[in-house]
Parts: sequence; C-alpha cells; structure tokens
Amino acid sequence: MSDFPPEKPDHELEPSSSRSAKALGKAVARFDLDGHDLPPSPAPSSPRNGKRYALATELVYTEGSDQYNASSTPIYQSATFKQTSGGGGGEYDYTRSGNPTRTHLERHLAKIMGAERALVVSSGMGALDVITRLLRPGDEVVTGDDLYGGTNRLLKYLATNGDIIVHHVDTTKPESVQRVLGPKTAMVLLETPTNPLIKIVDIPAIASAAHEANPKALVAVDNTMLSPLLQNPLELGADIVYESGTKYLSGHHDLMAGVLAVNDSAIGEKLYFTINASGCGLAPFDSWLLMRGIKTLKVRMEQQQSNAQRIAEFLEAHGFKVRYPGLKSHPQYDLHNSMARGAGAVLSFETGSIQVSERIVEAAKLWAISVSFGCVNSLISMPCRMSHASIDAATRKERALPEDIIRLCVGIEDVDDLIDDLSRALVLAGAVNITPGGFHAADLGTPPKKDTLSNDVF
Ligand SMILES: Cc1ncc(COP(=O)(O)O)c(C=O)c1O
Ligand SMILES: N[C@@H](CCSC[C@H](N)C(=O)O)C(=O)O
Repeated sequence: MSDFPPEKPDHELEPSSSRSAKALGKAVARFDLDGHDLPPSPAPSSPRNGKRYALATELVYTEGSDQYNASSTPIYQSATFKQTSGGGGGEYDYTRSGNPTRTHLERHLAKIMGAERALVVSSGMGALDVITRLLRPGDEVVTGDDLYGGTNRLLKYLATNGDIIVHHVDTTKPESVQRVLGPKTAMVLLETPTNPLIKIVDIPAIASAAHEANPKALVAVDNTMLSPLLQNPLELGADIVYESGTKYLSGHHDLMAGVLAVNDSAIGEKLYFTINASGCGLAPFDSWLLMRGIKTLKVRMEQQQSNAQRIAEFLEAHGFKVRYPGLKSHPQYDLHNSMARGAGAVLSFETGSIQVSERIVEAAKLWAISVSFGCVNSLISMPCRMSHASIDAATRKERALPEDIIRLCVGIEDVDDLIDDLSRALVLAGAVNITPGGFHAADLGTPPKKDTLSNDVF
C-alpha cells in the first residue's frame, strides 16, 4: 500500500491533538489514565483513583466538563464555533472537523473498545468507506465469501471502478486465506460471526498470516454482530475495528452510525483526515443519542443473548438446522469462545423451502419483518430477499447462501412470548408436523446438502 497522504501534510493533516494544544494557548496536552492524548473536550473516563473498572461500569461512567456540570453531555448543535482571534485556532471551529458532543462520544468509545482512538461517522457503511479510502489502485483486498450485502456491494464497486483486486475466500479456513495473501495484500477484511451464515473466523491466525505476508497490510474487522461488550478484535490482532453503531451500540433503531477504532495513532490520523475531508462525521444529535444507547449496552445485550440461546435451542430441539455460536452443535463453538465473551443475539435457520420460509416470516406477529439487528425489538427476515438482495442470485448460489434461510435478530421481549409467536408461525406456515407429542420440522423439499455449501463446517 502506498503511503497516505502522498504529499507533505498541510494544516488539515496536522494531528488533531496538536491543534487542540494550540487552541489552549499551548497549554499542556492532557493525557487520561489510559494514556489518551486527544482533544481536551468533555472527556469521559474512569474515576481517577487508579482502579480498573469492569466494562459494565465503564459503559455508564462519563465525566463532563461543561460550565454547569451537566450529567448528560450537552448536544452542541452548532455548525460553527466563534474564535477569539483573527488567527482562528480555537479547539473547535466547524462541526465537520470536530464537535464537542462527537468528541465526548469518541473518547468514551475509545475507552470501552480498548483503543487508542475511536472515530464516529454517519453509518456503518460510511465507516467502511473511510477505511477503504486507505487503498490505492492495484492494491489487493482479501475478504470472506459470506459478508453483509452492503459490504459486498462496496467492495464490488471498488473492484469495478477503483482498480482494487478483491479476493473472496472462505475465511473459516485460514489455509484458503493464506493461498491469496501476498506482498500486494493491502487489507484483510473480516466479519465474525458472518452475516447471515454465522460462520466464525479465526482473527488471530488470519491477522498473523496477513502481517507475515505483508507487514504493512491492515487487518480490519467488522464487529457489528457482537459489539465491544462481547469481542475486542484489536486485542486479537486486528489493526482496525469498525462496526455499525446503528445496531447493538445504539440499540433502539433510532439512528444510523458507524464506529472506527485503532491503536495506531498514525492510522487514526489518516482515518480522521478522510472524515474531515469528506464530511461524514456523526452529527451532534446522533452522537448524543448513540452515547445514551451505549450506557445500556450490557443489560440489553445480555437479555437479547439469553433469549437467543433459548430460541436457538428451541428450534434445534424441534429438528431445524440452526446456525448460532451458542449451540454446542456449531462446528466452530470452541473457536468462537476462544475469541468472544458470548454468542450474541443473531441466529439463522433453514426450512428447506423458500415458500414455507416466506410464510413463517409473514405469519409471525411479535417478530417484525425488518432488516437490521441489535434493536430491543425482535426482527425476522429473509436475507436473500432483504439485507443480502444486493448480492446477485448467481453469486449467492456460487457462495452457497441458502435462499430459504431465515434470520432471527432477538430482542429483549419475554422469551416465552417470542417462542409462542414463532411456534404459531411455524405451524401456520406448515413448517412442522404436529404429533400428539409436540411438533417437529417437516421434511420439506431438498434440505441444503452439506456438499453444496462453500465450506464443510455446516
Ligand atoms: C455486519 C454489518 N456491517 C456493516 C453494516 C452497515 O451498517 P449501516 O447500516 O449502519 O451502514 C451492516 C448493516 O447494515 C452489517 O450488518
Ligand atoms: N436496503 C438496504 C438493506 C440494509 S440491510 C441492514 C443490515 N445490515 C442487515 O444485515 O439487516 C441496503 O441495500 O443496504
């Protein structure tokens, strides 16, 4: 990968921390307990008594420094900031370049993601766009064969229009990744668990192979499915972690956001440059909303995950082929548990018939037919028709994405109500045979054969 940016840095590229120091009349740069040297804005951190707190505590603890000691960091709903001199140089000048509400959120995220620096942008795809702007024509990207549809679309666009070579391989097999790694590999882009096939990718093994093939290669991991509560890719060898803040971090489907986090401040500056240059930084109100959502991440995720476990067990016990890393039957159960602190709340299952799957989705009442996940409400969808419809049918077939697959994104409702509603939908759709002893998945059409899948884990 070529160096970025190519020219000598202009004032736009000056590290944001040094701009801040100037703004304070060359005041001493502030470092927090974790050694962060970021703009001295309303800076959330742990109480300064030297103790390390659990993530549950860090999620809710923030420190503000506005003149009224507001408990909730104010929304600085202002595009511009007045300067005290004609030379400018104030800590903030223009919200595209920086805003106190956004900075407060970024510092909080850096803390909970175990990162040197976090940045927030207007969507998860916006985050990936910022990351891929580090690429140069001729660079090679290695990525999975099961990816969120929007990620696949952006990579396809770059391959078609940006002269980037994209290798889609089965990332559950480090040897398949190894085969396409080389000195031209500029980026390895991983999802784990993958969306929607819930395949698990060995981040440490692939990160070390990528860095061995090209020490400059960047390993970027999409952590949307698990959130920082359950997995820290930076600790597993990733260089960049990103996620859709639209999902678990916010939790209520009332905003779009993307989060990026790094431990290398030079990479952080490059990402910040693109955010300022392109203008995709998260707006103040959405930054405030996301900050509010993050505080309840643990209670939401724990309830969602425990509901998901019950639902996965229920479906499996009734004869469905279920993909969920909380099930011992998941072929990569041990690998998942070696990297993550929980299985999350997204699972998928197959019925063997597209029509029956459609009928299940439409018969469910509590489960909203909706794309996305991470919300407090439970959602049901058919990825091939919805979230992954942008992957053309031929590619879906080539990558063995089952057309009948149903994705469940489990919320915080009463789990027995969710199971009742799902059972009703399974019966109404004709997906199960009813016997005096209960019901069992009907043998519908041709169930997906093992050898038609792109890997042998299912
Ligand atoms: C795994 C994954 N990554 C990234 C994204 C993109 O996030 P956003 O919708 O916030 O752009 C999504 C969903 O949209 C997703 O499912
Ligand atoms: N029409 C949208 C679909 C968004 S899918 C959102 C989410 N990542 C999911 O997996 O459900 C698009 O084309 O991007």
